[in-house]
This record gives sequence, C-alpha cells and structure tokens, in this order.
Amino acid sequence: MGYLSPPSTHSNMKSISPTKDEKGELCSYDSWLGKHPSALDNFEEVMNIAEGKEIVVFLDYDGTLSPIVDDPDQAYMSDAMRSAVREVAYCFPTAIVSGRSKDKVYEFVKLRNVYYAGSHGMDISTPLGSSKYEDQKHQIKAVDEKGNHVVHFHPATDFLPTIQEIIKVLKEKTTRIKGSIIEDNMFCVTIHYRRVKNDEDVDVLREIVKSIMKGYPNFNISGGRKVMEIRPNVNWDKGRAVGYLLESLGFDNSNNVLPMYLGDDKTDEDAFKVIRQIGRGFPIIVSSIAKDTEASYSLRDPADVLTFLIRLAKWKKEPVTENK
Ligand SMILES: O=P(O)(O)OC[C@H]1O[C@H](O[C@H]2O[C@H](CO)[C@@H](O)[C@H](O)[C@H]2O)[C@H](O)[C@@H](O)[C@@H]1O
Repeated sequence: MGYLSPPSTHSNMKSISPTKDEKGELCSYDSWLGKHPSALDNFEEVMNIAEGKEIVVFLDYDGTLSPIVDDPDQAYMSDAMRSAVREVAYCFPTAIVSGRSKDKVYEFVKLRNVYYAGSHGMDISTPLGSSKYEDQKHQIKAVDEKGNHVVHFHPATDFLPTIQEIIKVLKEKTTRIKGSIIEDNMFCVTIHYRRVKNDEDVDVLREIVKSIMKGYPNFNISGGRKVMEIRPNVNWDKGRAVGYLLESLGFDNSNNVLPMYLGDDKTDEDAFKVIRQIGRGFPIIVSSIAKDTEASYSLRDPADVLTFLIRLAKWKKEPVTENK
C-alpha cells in the first residue's frame, strides 16, 4: 500500500496550524520531515509502491504550481512548470483542483490535456459518458470549444445569484480598506488581505466580512493564505471533487488506482483526507514550514514540485533508467 499512517495527534484537524511536539513546543522543519518525508528524497520508494498501479495526478494551483505573490492576478506559472504538467498529463490522467474559478485557472494553466475543477471543486468538467454520479440535477451536458461532449458538474448552482449579491455588498463595504481585494471565484468568493498594510485594518476587514455574512446563513467563512473565503453551505469540497473525478474518469471500482495529490493550503487537506480514506495513494503537502497536515509526504515549494513532476514523467517514460 502506497500510504503512510497519519500521526495520531493529527486526526479531526480543522485547520492548518504550526505543528507542536508532545511538550507543546513548535516542531522544527527537520523533525516534521521525519513524519512527512520529502517526496523527492524518497522518490524511488514512492515509485516502487506505484509500480504497476494506475496513477491519477491531482494538482492544486496557487502555492503549488505557481509561487505565492501579492497580486492574485499576477500568479503566473512558469513555462517550465507548464511544460512539466503537460508531460505529466500525457503520462497519467491529471486534474487541476483550485479555489479559483475554472476559467481563471485555465487562463493561467492554458493546457488542454488536463481536467479542471474550479471553485474548490464546485465547477468540474469531465468527458461525457464516463460519470455514473447520481446527482443528475447538477450535471449539464455540453459541447466544448473543441467539439467534445462534456459534462459540467455544478453542485452549488442555486447559490449563484446570492453570490453575486454578496460580492456587490462586499465591494461596497470594503472600499475603505486599502489593499483589500474581493475576488469573484464563480461559486465562491475570496477576500484578500495580503496587501493590507496594518493589522488593525485586517481586523476591521474581518469584522466587516463577518457582519455582512451574518445576513447569509447559507454560507460559510473559512481561511487560507492571507485570505478569507466565502463558500456556499453545500457538502462539497476538494476531497469530494477528487472522488467525483476518480469516478468520472472510470477509476471508482479500480483497486489498482493510486491518486497523487499535491497541494499547499487548508482546503487541500480535504483531498488528503479522501486519499487516506481510499487507503492508497500519495497526499503530498507543499510547505517550507512544519504544519499540521493529513499529508504523508512533502515538497518544500513550487520549485520542488517542478522537479518532482519532471521526474514523475521521466519515470513513466524511462522507468528503468529513473529507478537506477
Ligand atoms: O486552491 P488554490 O488554487 O491554491 O487557490 C487558493 C486561493 O489562491 C489564490 O490566493 C492565494 O494566492 C495568491 C497569489 O499568489 C495570493 O496573493 C493569496 O494571498 C493566496 O491566498 C487565489 O487568488 C484565491 O482566489 C484562491 O482561493
């Protein structure tokens, strides 16, 4: 089984926080690495487990394929990363699972040979004919720009008008908080405060958002990397999206499938948990600091991710050479 048991103290975790040891002291990165070993340093071990299995690759976008930057509209991925993802997607079914709207993440990634799940998995497109998912109400059959028959899955469609109303109110009420950005992610909303200069303004922004959202009980507020995220209260997240994609791509009954998920943020933890529940696969956290996580393996940053993806594609094409 390609899977390491989670440290027992990490179960039922609600958010990512710095990891503490038994004495309540912050863990060093090196001791954390003992529990979440580098997927690069242990590449051969990982790929020995993967040998003969059907690998499916899931990739988060921000902080995984692109470095974190101040301006969310400038979070470009490098050409080298694009080329590595393209190669990986030629070798294995590959999906990008992002908090951003599907269209926006496609604008950054620009690859046609990967699947996209935007809005934290609330906007997924897959080829027609594959999905046996019972929630027909939220599936729309369509023909894409290449003439392919596809299915769009939108479990939160009913919330769209309210989301637009929330965005309007948020924009009106937060104009005085310099540096704040309200990002329309289609089925969810992100409130950015990375560029808000002082902590008092961040606190005021938080209070404004909380106060507005009291009027919208069907929505939840969660956190991320210098963001607040507003999501409709539907039982759906990146973990459910991974399950949906595996099923839609025909891997639901396969005992041979090995999902590999690379992500850096709190919302990726839902996907890590699902892979743990499947009992096979590699939940890999991208982090240069020790933090509580359900992931088994780690990579330090997008540069590590790039090296890992290049090696992964090379392993598929030249397994013997890569394994030497
Ligand atoms: O699921 P993801 O693809 O990781 O998306 C999560 C959020 O990522 C973006 O925000 C983060 O990256 C920005 C650009 O580097 C950075 O400025 C921000 O502070 C980060 O939180 C994106 O803008 C959000 O909409 C996504 O929800």
